[in-house]
Amino acid sequence: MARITLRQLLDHAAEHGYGVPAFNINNMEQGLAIMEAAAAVDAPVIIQASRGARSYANDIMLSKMIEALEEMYPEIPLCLHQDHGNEESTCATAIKHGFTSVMMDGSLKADAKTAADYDYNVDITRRVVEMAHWIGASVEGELGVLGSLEHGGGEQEDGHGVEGKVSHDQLLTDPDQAVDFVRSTKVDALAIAMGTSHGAYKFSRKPDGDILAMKVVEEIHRRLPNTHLVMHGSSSVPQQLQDVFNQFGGEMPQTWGVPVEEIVRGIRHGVRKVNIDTDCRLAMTATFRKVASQIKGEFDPRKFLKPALDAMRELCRERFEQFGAAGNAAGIKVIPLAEMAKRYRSGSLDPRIGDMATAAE
Ligand SMILES: O=C(CO)COP(=O)(O)O
Ligand SMILES: O=C[C@H](O)COP(=O)(O)O
Ligand SMILES: [Zn+2]
Ligand SMILES: [Zn+2]
Repeated sequence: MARITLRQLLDHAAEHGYGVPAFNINNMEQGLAIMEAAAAVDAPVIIQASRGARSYANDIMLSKMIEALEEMYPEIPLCLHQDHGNEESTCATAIKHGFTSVMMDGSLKADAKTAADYDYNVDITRRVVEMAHWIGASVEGELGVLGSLEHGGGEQEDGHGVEGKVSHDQLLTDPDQAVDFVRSTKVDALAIAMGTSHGAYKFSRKPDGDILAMKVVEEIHRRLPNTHLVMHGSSSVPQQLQDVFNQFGGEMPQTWGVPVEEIVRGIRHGVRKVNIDTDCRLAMTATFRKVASQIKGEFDPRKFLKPALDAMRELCRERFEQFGAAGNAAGIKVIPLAEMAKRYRSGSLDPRIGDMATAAE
């Protein structure tokens, strides 16, 4: 069995200079697609479940499914992560169901719609970190608000995200504040805002530095070279998938996602976890459309789900390879939660904030 914490996995990724895609799941086919891809290229895995996924699939179903995947692929280190935890209880119940990592997204209030102030974020994140570290689980925090630098709007596409307009400043993580945030909360990973948003409609043109501020990633990495950075909203929304979706009756207006080369640039500057949901959704639903339109009499769901699984597996395999995660599973020996807890207690996993941060303050 190879249930790994986010912290151990990202420490390995940092040491070896790669990034790990974190794929969202809601059902069995998505879980199988990710694990088949990982096994094909020997990549460690982060599977994440949103609050929506947990209520869609039910916590019991989800946790048994992950146990099954673990048993089927014992050689693949598997981190189960809570995506966008909104309050303490979401994180606590996730850990109870076998999640080895949680995101406490204190950039928003518990309603997941209202931008929170800095003190609220530090306070709630620090409390979740204390609780999680007692048992060895990892915590990702978020500083800055996800949303579009093109129109200043938050993102409500998947029902999660700030409502209304927010200032340009709020949409870009402040590097000085990032140093203070990591020091004050002791998070294991830090999600930052640099112009990405969730869903398919991120950019109305191929993004340049004005609307996708990779410079912010570089600046934060310069101040916090030992902190694992997380990019949310990092689907690339491949043109080829948009084309299949539209060719078979879909109506997706032309859109642009985060180019893979920009993510790879981020990985060179401390990005270790890359969140991808939309691309997996699109790979599957474009396939559903294709089957439905090509074989009009088909009514066996497996005839839709199997090719959809295949399409998602190919997408995942590509990302494992592009981010450099491929080939790294075999080199990881999983540290049990209890041992991680001991290390937290000893202080040996405290954030290492170096001279660069102090010099810049
Ligand atoms: O950030 C994400 C989940 O937390 C997913 O982002 P995408 O919508 O770009 O796939
Ligand atoms: O928020 C990020 C993911 O895309 C999850 O979306 P969801 O809340 O619709 O499951
Ligand atoms: Zn979202
Ligand atoms: Zn996200």
